[in-house]
Amino acid sequence: MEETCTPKLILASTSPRRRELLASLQLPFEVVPSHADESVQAGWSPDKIVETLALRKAGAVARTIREQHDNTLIIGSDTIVVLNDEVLGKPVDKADAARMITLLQGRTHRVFTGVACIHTGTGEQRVGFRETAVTMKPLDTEAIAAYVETGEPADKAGAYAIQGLGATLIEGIQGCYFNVVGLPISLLSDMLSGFGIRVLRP
Ligand SMILES: Cc1cn([C@H]2C[C@H](O)[C@@H](COP(=O)(O)OP(=O)(O)OP(=O)(O)O)O2)c(=O)[nH]c1=O
Repeated sequence: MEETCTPKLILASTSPRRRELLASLQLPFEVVPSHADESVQAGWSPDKIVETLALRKAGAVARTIREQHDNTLIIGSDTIVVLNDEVLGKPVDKADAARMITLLQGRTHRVFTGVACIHTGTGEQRVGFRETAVTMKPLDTEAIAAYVETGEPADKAGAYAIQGLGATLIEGIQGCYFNVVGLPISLLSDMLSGFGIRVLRP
């Protein structure tokens, strides 16, 4: 019987953006924050980094709830910004945020988000990533300082939020917008359908 039931969904995340994006699929879900180790090895490619961390985040929650929930799908995700070969995570402080925006201004960088789904009952896991190219306008130091002072960069990879005031810094993007915000919902909906969860039902 268990196999035929639609799995319950858990988002393994502390990110309010991810919660909002998952809610846009109009499926019921719960949120369980994941406290996974986010260290990576030197030399890993951006896609390897985001896929590995997405799996770790989902895996950490799967281990804690497996005994209570045997038909549950855990979703984990990780986003990084990559300029040439430099990986930019979240800034540690305002000076670091200003350093990141100074690097990104006037250039095109890539945003990678990995998504992982783990089924607690079968142990089946799927993982994938999307990549979006983002071009930032040229910015002077005053504009950068003013943006950093808004506080918006604090918890964002690359120190900007395309969904917020950071939109004013962006010239254009190529690829999935939702990938930049932290959860590529088109990729996720394809992954969910592999587990029998259909977003659009006939
Ligand atoms: C580039 C960019 C990133 N971000 C966010 C998405 C992610 O929340 C964050 C990258 O950090 P992550 O480590 O991917 O995620 P997180 O720590 O916020 O949440 P989780 O608990 O799921 O690990 O940057 C934006 O909100 N807007 C943007 O434009």
